[in-house]
Amino acid sequence: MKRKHVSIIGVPMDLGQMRRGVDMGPSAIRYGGLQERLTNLGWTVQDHGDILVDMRENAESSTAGNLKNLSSVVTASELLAQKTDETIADDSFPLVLGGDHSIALGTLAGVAKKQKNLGVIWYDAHGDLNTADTSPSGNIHGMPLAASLGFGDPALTNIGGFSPKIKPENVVIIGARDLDDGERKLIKETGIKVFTMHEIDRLGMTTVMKETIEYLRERTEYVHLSLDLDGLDPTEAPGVGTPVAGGLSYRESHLAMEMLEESGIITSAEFVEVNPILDEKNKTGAAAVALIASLLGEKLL
Ligand SMILES: NC(=[NH2+])NCCC[C@H](N)C(=O)O
Ligand SMILES: [Mn+2]
Ligand SMILES: [Mn+2]
Repeated sequence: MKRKHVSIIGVPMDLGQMRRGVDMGPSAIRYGGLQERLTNLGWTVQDHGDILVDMRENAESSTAGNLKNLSSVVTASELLAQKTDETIADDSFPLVLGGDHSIALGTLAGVAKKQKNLGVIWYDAHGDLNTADTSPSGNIHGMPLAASLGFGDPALTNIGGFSPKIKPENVVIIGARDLDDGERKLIKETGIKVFTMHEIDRLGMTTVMKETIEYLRERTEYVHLSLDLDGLDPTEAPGVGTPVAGGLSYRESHLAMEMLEESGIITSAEFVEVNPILDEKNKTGAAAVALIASLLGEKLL
């Protein structure tokens, strides 16, 4: 990593989906010993606390069309965008803790404001490439990658006051195994690079990460990692709201983080969808902490 300072930003967001409890994700990750772990790696860590997110009771009236809790998600995203932008201006590494994956709207708005031609690694069982027109659920956590690419409702695509945040050729999705019809169509139309579980099984994680790193290095200067814990197999990360069988193992995920660290390409990151209510003794929160540590330089030996 290029930076020595890391800024932790919590986003207790649960309005992008319907399962309660994912708003406690940032706490679960903090309780898992994140700050100490990073301090031991030589980082100076500043915890900026949590972004203000509206209470669900207030937010529920704000649904527009097929976009649940739209105005409250937008408000929190704007706050997060501003905070992330400030972190980058301070030359600190933004580490955003979710919260559901709708928070990527704000993170990417903040990161892409100065970092033009941003690359993104989307580590996830899902594509999160729906728009209001294609979403089977109306849940905004299934839409942030599409919105960041400029597809969907202007209320989502224009967060931070500009669109798009990223280009399709700068995106790599890793771990996909549950894609909706509209998402498949968008992937085919835009040519986004996707390593589904099929390619990962065939090639192995080492090759997948090598190709991902080479691909992004050729195209971009900055790379954001957006890691949804449901990219991991539910047996190893049970505390997520939309689990999908047949996922990435704990070790494969560590290997991915270790290779990213070695490459030095990652310049910001977020870890999302940890839901302590659905978890088993903070197993998923602890996995998030361990993966963050690997991404930021922790070694086995
Ligand atoms: N970030 C997530 N866990 N997204 C799950 C999305 C599930 C489904 N594709 C939807 O649009 O509702
Ligand atoms: Mn997911
Ligand atoms: Mn996701």
